[in-house]
Amino acid sequence: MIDIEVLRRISDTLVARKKADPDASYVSSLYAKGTDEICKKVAEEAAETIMAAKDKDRLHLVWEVTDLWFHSLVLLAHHGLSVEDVLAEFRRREGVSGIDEKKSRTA
Ligand SMILES: N=c1c2ncn([C@@H]3O[C@H](COP(=O)(O)OP(=O)(O)OP(=O)(O)O)[C@@H](O)[C@H]3O)c2ncn1[C@@H]1O[C@H](COP(=O)(O)O)[C@@H](O)[C@H]1O
Repeated sequence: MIDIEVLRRISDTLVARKKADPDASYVSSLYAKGTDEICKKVAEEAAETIMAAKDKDRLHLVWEVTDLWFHSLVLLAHHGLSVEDVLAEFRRREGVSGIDEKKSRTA
């Protein structure tokens, strides 16, 4: 069984950091910088993920994907969303083949 509780705990922390001091909290400092800067971090982490994959460095790939997920969660929280919203979307898509879904777009 995959432990997704850790994602829920981080989500709670991200909400709590909305009231934190940006000098004492990395997350709060990102909120203070705003959407453009948070998006820049997401893009950086996506690029670093690609580089780790191309280097075939498995441990580094896990670090970078963790950074990417983390900064994506910060972006969601900054917009009043959370991992729960993403999990709900996964549930909605569950069992729908990507190939069938793509075909249905043009039908
Ligand atoms: N999971 C994380 C997490 N993952 C990565 N990071 C930080 O993300 C930052 C950016 O990573 P980079 O690799 O880009 O580091 P960098 O090159 O030094 O950054 P730049 O100078 O380029 O901006 C680093 O400072 C990491 O420490 C995280 N910071 C916080 N968390 C979680 O968020 C919680 C709240 O954090 P604070 O708000 O800082 O208390 C923590 O308790 C953790 O659970």
